[in-house]
Amino acid sequence: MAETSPSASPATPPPSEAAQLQALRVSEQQYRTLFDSNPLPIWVTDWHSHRILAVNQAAVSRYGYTQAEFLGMDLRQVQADITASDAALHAQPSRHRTKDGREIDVEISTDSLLFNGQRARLVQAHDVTQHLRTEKDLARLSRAHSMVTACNEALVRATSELTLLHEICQIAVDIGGYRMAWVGFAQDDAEKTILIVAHAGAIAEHFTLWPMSWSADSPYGQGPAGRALRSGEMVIVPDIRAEAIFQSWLKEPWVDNLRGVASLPLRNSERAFGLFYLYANDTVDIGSDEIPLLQQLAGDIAFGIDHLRAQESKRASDARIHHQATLLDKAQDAIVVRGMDQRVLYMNKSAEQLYGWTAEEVIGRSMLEHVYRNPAAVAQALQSVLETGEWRGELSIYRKDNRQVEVEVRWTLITDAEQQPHSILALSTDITQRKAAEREIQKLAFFDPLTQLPNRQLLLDRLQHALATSARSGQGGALLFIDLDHFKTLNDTLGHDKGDMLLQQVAQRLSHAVRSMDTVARLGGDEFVVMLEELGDNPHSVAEQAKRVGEKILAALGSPYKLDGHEHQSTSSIGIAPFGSGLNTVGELLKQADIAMYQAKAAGRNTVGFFDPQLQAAVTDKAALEADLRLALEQDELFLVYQTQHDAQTALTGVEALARWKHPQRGMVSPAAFIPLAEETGLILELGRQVLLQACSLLATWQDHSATQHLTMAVNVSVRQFKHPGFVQQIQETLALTGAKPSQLKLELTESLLADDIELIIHKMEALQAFGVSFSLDDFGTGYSSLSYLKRLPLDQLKIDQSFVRDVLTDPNDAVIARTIIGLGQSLGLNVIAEGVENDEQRAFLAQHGCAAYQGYLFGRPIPAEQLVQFLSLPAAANG
Ligand SMILES: Nc1nc2c(ncn2[C@@H]2O[C@H](COP(=O)(O)O[C@H]3[C@@H](O)[C@H](n4cnc5c(=O)[nH]c(N)nc54)O[C@@H]3COP(=O)(O)O)[C@@H](O)[C@H]2O)c(=O)[nH]1
Repeated sequence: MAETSPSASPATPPPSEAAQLQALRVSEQQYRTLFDSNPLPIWVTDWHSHRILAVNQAAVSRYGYTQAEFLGMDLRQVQADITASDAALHAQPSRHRTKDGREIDVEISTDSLLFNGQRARLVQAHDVTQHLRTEKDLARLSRAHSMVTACNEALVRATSELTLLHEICQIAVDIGGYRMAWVGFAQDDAEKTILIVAHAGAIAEHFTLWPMSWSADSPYGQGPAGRALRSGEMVIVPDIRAEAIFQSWLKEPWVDNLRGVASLPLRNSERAFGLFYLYANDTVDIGSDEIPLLQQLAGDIAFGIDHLRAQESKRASDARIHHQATLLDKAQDAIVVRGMDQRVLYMNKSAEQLYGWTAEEVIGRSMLEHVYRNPAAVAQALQSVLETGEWRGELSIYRKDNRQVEVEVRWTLITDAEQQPHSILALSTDITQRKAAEREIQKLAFFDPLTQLPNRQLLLDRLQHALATSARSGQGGALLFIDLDHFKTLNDTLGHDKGDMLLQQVAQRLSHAVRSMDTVARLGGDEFVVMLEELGDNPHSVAEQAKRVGEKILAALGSPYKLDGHEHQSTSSIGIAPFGSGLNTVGELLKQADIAMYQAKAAGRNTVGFFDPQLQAAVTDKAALEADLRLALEQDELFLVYQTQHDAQTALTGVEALARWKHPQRGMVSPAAFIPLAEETGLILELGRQVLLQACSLLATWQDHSATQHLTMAVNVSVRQFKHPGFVQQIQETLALTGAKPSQLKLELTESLLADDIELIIHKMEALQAFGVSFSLDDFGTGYSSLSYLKRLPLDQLKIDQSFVRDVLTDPNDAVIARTIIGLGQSLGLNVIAEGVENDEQRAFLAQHGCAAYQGYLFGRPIPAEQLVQFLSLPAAANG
């Protein structure tokens, strides 16, 4: 078979032909044996056609063809790629296909030889499949290692999730040698889609448009991606061409040269939330040693994502906290966050201002014992926070400088993710000013500004409460109504300043005279009330104790006062209304005490009087009379009577108009009853208006008659009426309306009018005087008229009160007073008229002392307008 043969020795005789043939046969046999026993497949092929001329046993057993089959083939037929060129036959390395289709990698060595005389090739195939595979595996493993390392480096450097994922995909392609890589996340939408967020490598763009799902029910969820996400396990598809699920996809024009797939789930503690998906060109034959690497990589990527997300969330939360902290610092409320051990965790700027401590000073420490000094209240508040999650209230806190501040507080319990108490958020608002304002308002609303005693409102509240308590406990009490005697006189004579001083001292003495549990209140003016509680359950003993306190008060208020250097003596009258029966209302009780006080006054002042039910009846009657008077004024039930006035020669000079009220049931009601009532209730304004109108109407009728046109009409004007701001205008309008002559109208004012605001009174009188109206000072001598005032008043007449006239003949005092008034009138240039002159003796006495005008029963009683008309001999119509 071999072209070369051993050379013959010249010394040895040439062998015989048979021997030579035999030797050749043996040699050929030996070569054949050598050829067949060679463990490497060997072929002898025709130099040109590659037809197989000889084949050894190793080729037969390795390639699966029989020797006979081989001898009918040419060597190109064992090429894996039968279309390859002839040159490829001897390429290094090369790939052969066995009869059963297996491909093997071979290294070819060739040699030329003469075979049966023709030029041939000796082709020897060295199977390197395993060697190459090992090499490839090692290379892939090395690439996988490099990829994992590079990925880990990227993970360490990473600051952004998306950048990291892109980088990892790129590493998988560039270093890992994969054709394409992507990272996608499982969406929790209805379709359970997989969203590709990063990718690298060829055709990735197309891939992102391919629908994918991790739903077991979706046709798009059946691939390696969906399966890996659902199972949480890595899915390897060695060759996608062998998988039915890929068949339609493989038809896409952009899917080229893809073979193996590795779908690596990215897991966190809860679930597989994403995928790292790798495509290889060739079949991915992931070795058992590579799987842990890829799994580790997937784990690292998942961890990296988690970590970055946590960082991002922390960054966001830090930013939020920073933002919130900035906002909190801007908040006006003081905000402090305390841990459950009460150590301060956070404090905003307002809190620093409120507490006087800086955050630095208190963070990590407990402020409670410094700030709140009422441990019981704090413990209660904390208990409430723990039980209900919140506590609101008002507390006093102490600042670092020990200054006390009142705050409105809201504590809220903050719980952690496990709903366990974590901290307490304390919001505090400084309400010191508001509280002070509230106290001031409270004081103004419930306390008398002059004496600082409770006012009427507060007294009524307390009395209401006391009555309710007394009704429950059976313990009686008493209300003491205290009125200073002649306080008005002090006010008028020494002035309001001194009056105020007296009231303040009275308030102090009253407060000292009673127990701290009792209430001392000022109702207004010189009226005070003391409310005594818990005096016992026996009405007699209650009354006795109340009387004792009343007498103590009388004594306390009776000792001299020092009023700015001026010594003043004052007494008081006290009315006592006991309570405890549970029947009285607050209003009734106060009225009873008031009545009792009036009783005490009536009894001569400086005394204590108990409430008398008869007096209450009088009060009730008074209220009924007031209602009737109101009605009477509405229904014009009031009318005028006229009493004549005369000069020294008894000639008629005018009349005084006097109001009369004929009540349908009561009959004639005395002016002495209804005039003071009208004054007290304000009804005098309407009454005065009606009187003035009637009187002026009559007066107007006199102008046309010579017998009457000189006569004056005297009209009584009450204090309240005169003081009314519209009084001057009312007079002017009435005169204008009726047509009466101002010069014939004489307004009778009472002395009490002059008690205060004298300047205004003078001003008003002057205004009316300028208008032509004249004035008479009524009831002169009964009140207090300062001479200096009298001189300034634009008066025309003084009227001696009938009380002096009545006993002028029998009472020397009255006689002196009458004479003095007459003398005073003369010295002031004023006309003096005496009223209540009932007999000639009185008139004579008065005349003797210079009185030149009279009014009284001696001349005539007050008569209705009709009679006056007759008396004046006027036509009947002239009756006003
Ligand atoms: N503001 C107003 N006051 C009025 C008005 N009408 C009356 N009054 C005042 O009521 C008081 C009581 O008045 P009256 O009962 O009318 O008594 C007057 C006379 O009737 C009475 N008088 C007159 N002469 C005698 C007499 O000789 N003896 C005697 N016992 N009484 C007599 O004197 C009263 C006169 O009052 P006056 O001159 O005004 O002082 C009384 O104060 C009236 O002022 C009214 O419309 N408005």
